[in-house]
Amino acid sequence: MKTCDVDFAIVFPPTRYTLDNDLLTTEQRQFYEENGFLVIKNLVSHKDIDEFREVFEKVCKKELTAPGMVVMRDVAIAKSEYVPDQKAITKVQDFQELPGLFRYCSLPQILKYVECFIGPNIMSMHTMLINKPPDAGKKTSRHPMHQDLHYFPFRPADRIVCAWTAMERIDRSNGCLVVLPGTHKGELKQHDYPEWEGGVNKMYHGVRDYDPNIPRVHLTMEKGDTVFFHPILIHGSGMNKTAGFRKAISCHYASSDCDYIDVKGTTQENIEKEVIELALKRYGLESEIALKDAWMAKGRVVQGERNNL
Ligand SMILES: CC(C)CC(=O)SCCNC(=O)CCNC(=O)[C@H](O)C(C)(C)COP(=O)(O)OP(=O)(O)OC[C@H]1O[C@@H](n2cnc3c(N)ncnc32)[C@H](O)[C@@H]1OP(=O)(O)O
Ligand SMILES: Nc1ncnc2c1ncn2[C@@H]1O[C@H](COP(=O)(O)OP(=O)(O)OP(=O)(O)O)[C@@H](O)[C@H]1O
Ligand SMILES: O=C(O)CCC(=O)C(=O)O
Ligand SMILES: [Fe+2]
Ligand SMILES: [Mg+2]
Repeated sequence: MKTCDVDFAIVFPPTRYTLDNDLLTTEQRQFYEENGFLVIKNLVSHKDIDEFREVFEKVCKKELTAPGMVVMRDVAIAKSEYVPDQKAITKVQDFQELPGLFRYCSLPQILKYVECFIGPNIMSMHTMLINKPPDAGKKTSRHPMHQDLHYFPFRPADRIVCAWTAMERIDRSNGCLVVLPGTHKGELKQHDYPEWEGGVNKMYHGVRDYDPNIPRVHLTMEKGDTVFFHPILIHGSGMNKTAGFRKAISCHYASSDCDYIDVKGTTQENIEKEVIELALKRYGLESEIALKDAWMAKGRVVQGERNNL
C-alpha cells in the first residue's frame, strides 16, 4: 500500500501557500508551493511601464507629490546637495495617494494572480518604486538578504504576497533580485543592519544568519515581467554595476482578513522601534496604536471588502 500513498502525494500535493483557482497551471501552483515565488513573463505592458516612469520622473523633479509619500536618497549621497533629478533618488515609497503610480497596484492582470495567493479581499499595504542607482563604489546599492515579513505587523504570512515588476531588463549587471528558493517554508528570522564598510541604507536590515548552502537564484527579468513572492522568502538584490538607474515597481498585498499583531517581544521589535522614531520625528506620532493606525491609513482596498486590516 506504500506506492498508493506515494501516488496520492504526487496527484494531490499539499497546498498551503496557494488557494484553489482557475488561473495557475498545476506546474505554476506547485512551483510557488515549493519555491515561494513565481515569475510571470510580460504581465505589465510597456505602455503602462513607460507611464509609471514618466510619473516617477515628475516626482524626482518635485513636479508631483502626494500625502504620505516617502522619497529616499541613497545613503552614499544622503548628505550631499539635492538635485531635482532621478539621479538623486533611490526609492519612492507609499505612493497610495499618487494615482499615476498607484494604478500599478490595481492592474487587473496582477490582481488575478494575487487572488490565487491571498484570496478575494485584497488590500495594497506597501508600495515602492525602486530606482537602484549606479553603485557609488561603496556597494551601498545592494539590498541585503531579508524577509519582507520583518516589516509587517500583520498575519497570517501566507495571506501576504509581493508583486514586483521589472521596468526594464534586470540582470546581474544592474542588480537583479536574488532569492533563496524554499525559504518561505521557514520562520521569520532575526534581522539587523549588515556590517558593511561602505554604509547601509536606512532600514535595510538583513537576515543575521541564513544557511549559506542554500543555492542563490538570480532572477533575470525583462521589462514587464512580474515576480510574485511570499513574505518569508529570503531575498535581496545585487550591486548595480552599470551607469543606468535600475527600476522596478512593487506592491505588497495582504488579505483584508489578516489581523494586526503586537510585535513586542518578537524579532520585529527593532524595526518597530526605528519606524516609531521616524514617525515621531516626521509626524509626531508616538504610540504603537499609532503605528497600527499608520498601516490602517496607508492600506487601500483594491478588490473585495475591507475586513480586519
Ligand atoms: C518590505 C519593505 C518594507 C522592505 C524595505 O523597503 S526595507 C527599507 C525600508 N526603508 C525605509 O522605509 C526608509 C524610508 N526612507 C525614509 O524614511 C527617509 O528617506 C529617510 C531615510 C528617513 C530620510 O528622510 P529625509 O526626509 O530624506 O530626510 P533628510 O534628507 O533630512 O535626512 C535625514 C537623515 O537621514 C539620513 N539619510 C537620508 N537618506 C538616508 C539613507 N538612504 N540611508 C541612511 N540615512 C539616510 C540623512 O543623512 C540625515 O541624517 P542626519 O543629518 O540626521 O544625521
Ligand atoms: N559577502 C556577502 N555577505 C552577505 N551578503 C552578500 C554578500 N555578497 C552578496 N551578498 C548579498 O547577495 C545579494 C547579491 O549581491 P551582489 O551585489 O554580490 O550580487 P551578486 O548577485 O552576488 O552578483 P555579483 O557578485 O556577481 O555582482 C545581495 O542581497 C547582497 O547583499
Ligand atoms: O532591489 C529591489 O528592487 C528589491 C528590494 C526589496 O526586496 C525590498 O525593498 O524589500
Ligand atoms: Fe524585499
Ligand atoms: Mg556577489
